Amino acid sequence: MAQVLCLGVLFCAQTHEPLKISERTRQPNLNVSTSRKGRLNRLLKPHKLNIEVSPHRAVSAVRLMRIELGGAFADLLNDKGKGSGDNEMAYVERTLGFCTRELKDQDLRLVTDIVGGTIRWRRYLDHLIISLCHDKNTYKSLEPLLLQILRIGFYEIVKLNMPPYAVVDENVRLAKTALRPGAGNMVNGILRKLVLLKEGKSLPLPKVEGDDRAQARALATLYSHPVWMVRRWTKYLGQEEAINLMIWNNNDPSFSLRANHRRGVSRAALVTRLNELKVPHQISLHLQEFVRIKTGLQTVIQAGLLREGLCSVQDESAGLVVSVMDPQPGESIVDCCAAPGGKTLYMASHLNGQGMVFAVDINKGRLRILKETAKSHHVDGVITTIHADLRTLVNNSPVKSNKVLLDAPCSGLGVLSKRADLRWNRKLEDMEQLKNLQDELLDAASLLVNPGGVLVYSTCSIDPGENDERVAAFLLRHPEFHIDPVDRYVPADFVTDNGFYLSNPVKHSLDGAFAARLIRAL
Ligand SMILES: C[S@@+](CC[C@H](N)C(=O)[O-])C[C@H]1O[C@@H](n2cnc3c(N)ncnc32)[C@H](O)[C@@H]1O
Repeated sequence: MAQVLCLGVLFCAQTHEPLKISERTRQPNLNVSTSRKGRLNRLLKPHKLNIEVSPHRAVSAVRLMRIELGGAFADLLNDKGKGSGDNEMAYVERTLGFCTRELKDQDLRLVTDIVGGTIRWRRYLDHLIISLCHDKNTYKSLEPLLLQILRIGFYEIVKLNMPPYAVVDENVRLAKTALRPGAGNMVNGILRKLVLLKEGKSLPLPKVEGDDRAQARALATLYSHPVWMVRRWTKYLGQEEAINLMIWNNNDPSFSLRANHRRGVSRAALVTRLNELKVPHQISLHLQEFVRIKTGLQTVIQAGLLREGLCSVQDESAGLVVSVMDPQPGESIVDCCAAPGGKTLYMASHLNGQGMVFAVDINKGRLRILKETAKSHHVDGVITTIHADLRTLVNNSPVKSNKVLLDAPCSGLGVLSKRADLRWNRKLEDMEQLKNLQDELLDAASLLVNPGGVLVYSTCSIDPGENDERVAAFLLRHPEFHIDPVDRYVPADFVTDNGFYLSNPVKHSLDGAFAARLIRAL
């Protein structure tokens, strides 16, 4: 322990109401109480207010454009549940040239559904849009906002089964107001064609037939995933399992909350709070601090439970990786790729104030988030952050630990239901680069393990190339390590034939995650 404590010194550780409108499109009443700077600025500046355009569609269209152009994440929520931006409506005004009325809670839920769903179903929706345009060139020449409006309309009609003619009218109005009358006419024509085809049960969808490639292309469209993922999963899992996985990825994600007992919050207390907030929940079958919720995350966020550190959003699949680590009071643990800190914080809570988790990460910003969260979780006394590239850090380090976690950067193929946009951002080429990085990080992490000590390698991927194959390649390079089967640490249902931990989204209704326990010979 003393040796590991040196690590921090050696490597410069950083110790530890809706607006009142007098007349349509005129300036809103300024007697609106608001604490948010963005909203206040908007009120003080002259602006155009349009109350005919539905706010959730305007916000969804703008958010979708920002996500596609790289300016926002599909899954980030602030404590008002209003997305990653400080003021959603300010983006709308800047992008569209007008704002709408403020979003109500039900609008916010619609924005979340529409943005997440439209992103997930993008390939499927675009296939229908292309089929209903005159030709592919018309589709290719669609301006970004018009394309997003069409995608929203298609998604609302085909996947949300919303009343079709209301959807047509609303999206036509948005296109006319935000773009020009001609754009509205185009949206009208295409959406009406779609409504007729849907009513006649004759949507132009591909058939799964022909050779492997053709079948993969058809499945990729029908279940809206990149072709390379379909081919990879068909190879590893078979077609039926691959389809089930894609269905899982396209469903609304569920979340788990971990009660923070370091803040004196037991799971029973968290359950009482969720009952008060009327958030439906289920007790975790596998981990005693965890509770699952399918809906109501925004309510939890708005109630301040996360901000106050009373609980965290953490998937049980990640909690089970910590079970594989089996952290005990008094231990010194090195967490090699720690930020933003989900596992560090959970491990730290197991230490009961005795011991230390050295949290290493190359990303300073994410490490800062870890430090701040550690404070609100009351575990900052047992966490030391180290901003470093693990690969160079270990070159200078003669120190070792008995427990080292490498939660490696990975494709995230196990968490696609939560990360709606990730499937479109990941490329096949990334897999090779990630595997090389994982090998380098495994080699580096192994240098920190004491004889007899344990190295846990984990990912949030279900891809054998990033999991079993990385461990097998590591063991060939490092015969001084051997596998310690994880059956003593996680339920038998999660243990693979090789003795590794694997959560399977379809089988366990959790994110996909992997962990291997490797012991260094004495
Ligand atoms: C999967 S995330 C870790 C998630 C974290 N363990 C948790 O539970 O919240 C991988 C992390 O590895 C970090 N990383 C990538 N390359 C690294 C390197 N060479 N050295 C240290 N950290 C690195 C990234 O910055 C990222 O935060």
